[in-house]
Amino acid sequence: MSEKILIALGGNAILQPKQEANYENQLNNVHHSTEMIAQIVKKGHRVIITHGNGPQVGNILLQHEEAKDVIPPFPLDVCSAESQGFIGYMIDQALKNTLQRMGLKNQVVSMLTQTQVSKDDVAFQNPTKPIGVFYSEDEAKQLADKKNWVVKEDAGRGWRRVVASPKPESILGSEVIKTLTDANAIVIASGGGGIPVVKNEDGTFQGIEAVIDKDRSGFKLAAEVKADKFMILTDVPNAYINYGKPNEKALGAITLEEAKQYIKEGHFSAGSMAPKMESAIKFAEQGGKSIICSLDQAGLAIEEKAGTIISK
Ligand SMILES: Nc1ncnc2c1ncn2[C@@H]1O[C@H](COP(=O)(O)OP(=O)(O)O)[C@@H](O)[C@H]1O
Ligand SMILES: NC(=O)OP(=O)(O)O
Repeated sequence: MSEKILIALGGNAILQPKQEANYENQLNNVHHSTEMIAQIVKKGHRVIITHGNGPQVGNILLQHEEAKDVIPPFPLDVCSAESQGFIGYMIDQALKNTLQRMGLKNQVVSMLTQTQVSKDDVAFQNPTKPIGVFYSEDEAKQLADKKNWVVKEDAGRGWRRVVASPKPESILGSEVIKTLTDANAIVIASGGGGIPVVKNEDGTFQGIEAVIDKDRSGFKLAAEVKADKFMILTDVPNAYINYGKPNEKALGAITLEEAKQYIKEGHFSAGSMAPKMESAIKFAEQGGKSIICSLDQAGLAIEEKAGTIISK
């Protein structure tokens, strides 16, 4: 049966923490990701792709800041647009090439997407979204003093700069994304959670400096395009309870109630697995099926033979 599937590609699918952030590495990783996505397209499903941008938007911001004596730096929402542009370009090109090699004729289009947030979101008072490269604790604290950054430890992987991450309220242009997907095009949209914008009282929009969580926006987009499945592809095969402990256990097919109970018990780290589980739960609450799995098991997980699967 052909289904409409929103695929959220994790940051690791584009750049792994220990890799140099050059263009070739990112393009190679994206090529591998598109091979996995093409397996799903080949099964006849309609696909919408969203992606992370944490490392990339942080690096772009740093490039702007480092060049400030020569060229005035751009605000963070514009850096987000830049990251969406270049990652969308890589995925679009890699996927077109992969589909062509496989003899598949789907059109691929990458849409620069804005996501509406509230300027009153409490997230603006408490930055939590890690961006850019990893530092040692000492380095990060020195940079925080020198450059007025907020830095935090990121899920046991090192220290990073953090920025505000407001909740997405709606994905601008999601009707067009739905129309294109329903016409069997593969749409890359809402990358990096979408460019954060706020709506003014007169109805106009303007950018705001933040980075939205792509899994939270992924849920919004999945709901707005009426997807059947919301698939979060990351670098672990499942969500786990007691993660990293001797009694760790991979979660397979679970109910909404079980998922909510595990969240309550604090099994998932903020800023990594917690937003994935929360977004997966919200989608399942609306009657859809959510899947969290590794990139390499995407083909199996779509047949419900791998990954963590949450449904009503
Ligand atoms: N309970 C958990 N189960 C699985 N992974 C977890 C859990 N808690 C934290 N994690 C971490 O979440 C990471 C995936 O989240 P993240 O790095 O944000 O992914 P991505 O960039 O692919 O979206 C895993 O590499 C793992 O270290
Ligand atoms: N915007 C966002 O959530 O990016 P990452 O998934 O790369 O952190």
